Amino acid sequence: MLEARNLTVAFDGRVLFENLSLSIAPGERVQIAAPSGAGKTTLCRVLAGYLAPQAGKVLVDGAPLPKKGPCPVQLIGQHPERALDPRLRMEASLLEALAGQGANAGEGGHRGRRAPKRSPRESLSESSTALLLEALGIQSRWLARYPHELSGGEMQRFCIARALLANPRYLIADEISTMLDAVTQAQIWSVLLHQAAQRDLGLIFVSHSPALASRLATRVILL
Ligand SMILES: Nc1ncnc2c1ncn2[C@@H]1O[C@H](COP(=O)(O)OP(=O)(O)OP(=O)(O)O)[C@@H](O)[C@H]1O
Repeated sequence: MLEARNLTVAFDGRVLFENLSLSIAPGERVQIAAPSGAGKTTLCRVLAGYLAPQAGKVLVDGAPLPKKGPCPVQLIGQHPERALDPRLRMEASLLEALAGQGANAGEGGHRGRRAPKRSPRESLSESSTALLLEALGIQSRWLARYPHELSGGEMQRFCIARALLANPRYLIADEISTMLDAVTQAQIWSVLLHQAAQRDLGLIFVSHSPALASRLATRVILL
């Protein structure tokens, strides 16, 4: 169970939420809904351990999020260009997530870390990983590129792959498909739904698309 207990977050004296508690079970697909500026992204960042709340805590099965190593709550955000290390080729970026080096591989997990010294290149061709990359439409020729040599949608596919390769228990998707065309959006969400079901992941998502939300959500949390 992913639990937020009595969270309080304020910026510049403005309280975004106070004493907010929620829990999400494995297998649930929960939409976080609120007007623009109400704090959806902030809540996602707190749940994934990126932002410490002024009060309250985030627990997975009763334990705080680990300070080191892969985080069981992976966040994929709306800005893949901010999440990927510009110094790493995409192959190294994926290997880093596979090696469990990313505290949070999906969103900005690169901070302060280096590429793995020895690349277990073959691990990317392991069948489950290769199938995941293929399902996400990641082309093998992209692996040698740096993030700036990819489109936003292509980068986002890598962010999703990284988050899943980090083997999360909970996946947070914060408006991840706004920059994608309808066909790519459908492809990516079908992969995410399949992976979530297969791994019994808890999925938390923010979307401004009512059609997507009604298709995905098993529950809605109104902030
Ligand atoms: N680091 C920060 N410092 C100061 N204010 C911040 C910070 N991060 C977010 N805010 C403010 O907190 C509020 C909530 O921001 P947040 O991005 O969480 O909203 P949101 O609900 O995701 O909005 P949107 O739907 O527009 O993406 C906004 O008013 C924003 O300006």
